[in-house]
Amino acid sequence: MTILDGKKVSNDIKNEIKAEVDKMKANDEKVPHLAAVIVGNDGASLTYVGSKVRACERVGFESTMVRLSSTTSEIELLDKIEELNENSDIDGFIIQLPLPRQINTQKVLMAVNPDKDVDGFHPMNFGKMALDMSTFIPATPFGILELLERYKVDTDGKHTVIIGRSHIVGRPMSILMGRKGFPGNSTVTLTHSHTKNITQITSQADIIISALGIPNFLKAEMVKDDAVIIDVGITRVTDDSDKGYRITGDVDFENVSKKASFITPVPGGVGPMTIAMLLKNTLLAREQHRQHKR
Ligand SMILES: NC(=O)C1=CN([C@@H]2O[C@H](COP(=O)(O)OP(=O)(O)OC[C@H]3O[C@@H](n4cnc5c(N)ncnc54)[C@H](OP(=O)(O)O)[C@@H]3O)[C@@H](O)[C@H]2O)C=CC1
Ligand SMILES: Nc1nc(=O)c2c([nH]1)NC[C@@H]1CN(c3ccc(C(=O)N[C@@H](CCC(=O)O)C(=O)O)cc3)C=[N+]21
Repeated sequence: MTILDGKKVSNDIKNEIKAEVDKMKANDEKVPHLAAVIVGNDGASLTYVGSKVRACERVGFESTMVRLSSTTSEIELLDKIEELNENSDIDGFIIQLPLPRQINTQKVLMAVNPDKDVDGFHPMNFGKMALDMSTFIPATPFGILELLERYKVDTDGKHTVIIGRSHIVGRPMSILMGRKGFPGNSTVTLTHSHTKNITQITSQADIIISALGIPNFLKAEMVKDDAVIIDVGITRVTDDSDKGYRITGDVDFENVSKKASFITPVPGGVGPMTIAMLLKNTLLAREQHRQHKR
């Protein structure tokens, strides 16, 4: 069994990005600038955005965190997005999800300039992804592809079962694993809360990508020998540590890892990869931005 070490691979990627940024600096070029908008005071969301900002510092990017109150109206958020769209210093930005109830998420995501949409959530970019056109690939799915690629996990002709159909993980993952090429060429089954006999489906999977957010959902009995297990889930459970919580994935790691050929841990698996790939998309946005200005 091999652990897919997202912590290590994400550090490698950050070092590669830092080397690019160092070159930019040596040539007196502008470095990439990422902005993150966060609405409200959700603890987990603030932690993620905090890690994104720290990761920017680590690779030499500029970063801006825009904090708006939980009572922000849709119009106020749309105004902020317009400002970020027009600010030529900003190469890319993300709107941290979920948004408060009074705000229509789809409307907000459509307001982001597709050229700055480093999350890849704008319908234009999502459509391009589905049509194999070059675009920003959502960071979590992108991170999973990168992990599979760097560990040379064979996906060709394999049966990939995805659990969860969210717009940010499950749905794009189902498209990407079925695309031509590597990592892809999989036969994909997308499952969700209406799926019947899920154990019967997961038991036939060569690759399982679990993105639902229920601790210990995926148990050893649901997995065949030598399966590849990707655990996207992140759930905070309270404990008596200093932080007062620990995070756990969707997979019963202790037992499933005994059967798996490859498996991602939580923490230290998909989470750090997500952040590294957001940086990668921001670097890409900077390069495209520079070329368009010439
Ligand atoms: N590591 C990382 O970088 C990231 C981690 N996450 C984590 O991944 C998890 C999923 O998040 P997200 O993708 O946003 O998904 P959502 O929370 O939006 O959706 C969960 C999905 O799971 C499905 N589901 C719920 N219960 C079951 C069940 N019993 N059987 C099968 N499917 C079920 C739902 O089905 P239905 O559609 O029918 O409701 C839905 O499609 C969370 O823990 C989140 O914190 C998310 C993003 C990035
Ligand atoms: N617009 C938008 N884009 C996102 O990419 C996005 C989002 N909204 N909303 C929430 C989800 C969640 N997400 C995570 C990113 C990193 C870790 C991560 O770094 N996890 C660490 C541990 C973190 C901890 O200790 O809490 C790990 O797994 O090792 C987790 C989850 C991005 N998301």
